[in-house]
Amino acid sequence: MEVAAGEPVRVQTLSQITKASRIPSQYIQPPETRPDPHTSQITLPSISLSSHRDSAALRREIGEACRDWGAFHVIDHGVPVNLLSDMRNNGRSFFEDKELEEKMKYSCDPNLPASEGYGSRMLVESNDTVLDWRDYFDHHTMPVSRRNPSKWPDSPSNYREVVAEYSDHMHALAQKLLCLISESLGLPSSCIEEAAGEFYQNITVSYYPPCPQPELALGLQSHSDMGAITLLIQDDVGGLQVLKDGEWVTVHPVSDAIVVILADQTEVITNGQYRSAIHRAITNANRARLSVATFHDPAKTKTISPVIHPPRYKQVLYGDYVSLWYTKGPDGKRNIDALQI
Ligand SMILES: O=C(O)CCC(=O)C(=O)O
Ligand SMILES: [Fe+2]
Repeated sequence: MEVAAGEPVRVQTLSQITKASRIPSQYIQPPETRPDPHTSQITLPSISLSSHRDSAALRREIGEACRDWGAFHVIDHGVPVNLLSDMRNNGRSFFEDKELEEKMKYSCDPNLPASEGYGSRMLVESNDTVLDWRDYFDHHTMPVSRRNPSKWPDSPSNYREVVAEYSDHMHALAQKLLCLISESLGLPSSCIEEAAGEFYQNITVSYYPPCPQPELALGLQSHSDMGAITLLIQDDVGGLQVLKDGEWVTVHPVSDAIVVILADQTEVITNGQYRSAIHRAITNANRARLSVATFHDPAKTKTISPVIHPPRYKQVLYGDYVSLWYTKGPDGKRNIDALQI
């Protein structure tokens, strides 16, 4: 089976028609990138942000997790757990309770990178990319002037309110974490945030429908996130994998915890002291999986450079970095590795 070029395909529709059979050829990964069914499940380092903690110990744990993994869980993070479940439930309701026709009213512009709304194919100029077994809904949430709730689903009745509240909480948590990450390197608290400038925040709900051949496909191909820091929540299905010492490991989902993922601009700013995490998502034969990723990125007009000397990365205009990423595709860390001096 082939998917015709140019059609606004949604994976959820394919999943319904291909039930118990085969996936279209464009979704079949080459043997070297197919998921290994024997991958081990690990628990990421879990760090409590409780205000009762000794701050030196907290900075030490953050430093170790950033250096060893580039990704970790935070607990006692202060974000109301009901808000996390409302965000997941509302996201799921968009994908599962609305008819395709209704969902298509929110379709993103397939010709624009990172366009807001409902989509599937990540925009990469080359046509030979293997497609991800994923649909998504992207919300533009910060700066607040980018918020246009009329582009977000209007049901359940609290959908838009929940997104706005979730955005505010994730923004505050991202700021707090970047302060701790700066301090863990002996830098002034505001150092990384100042080097990144005002945050552009996008919230992407990813929906991975059941995949009849999970051993052949990926929900989301291997990549590191482009911006500064990503905060991710997921459901109990599991499927996020992180590359650790050259091996893929599956992150055991921890309910109410938030996954922190260091992204490429934090690697540049910290001059490679902390590297961005390479990650991907696998699919599941029986259950649909949902995750919500909140990206915090610099403005396109911001030039990013290392704050530690001598620099090991070339400075880069963030807008140029994004264009390159969308032209070439993610392919692990190829784009950031090209900046190394
Ligand atoms: O669904 C996941 O667990 C990963 C999502 C992700 O990495 C992304 O949206 O950039
Ligand atoms: Fe990601």
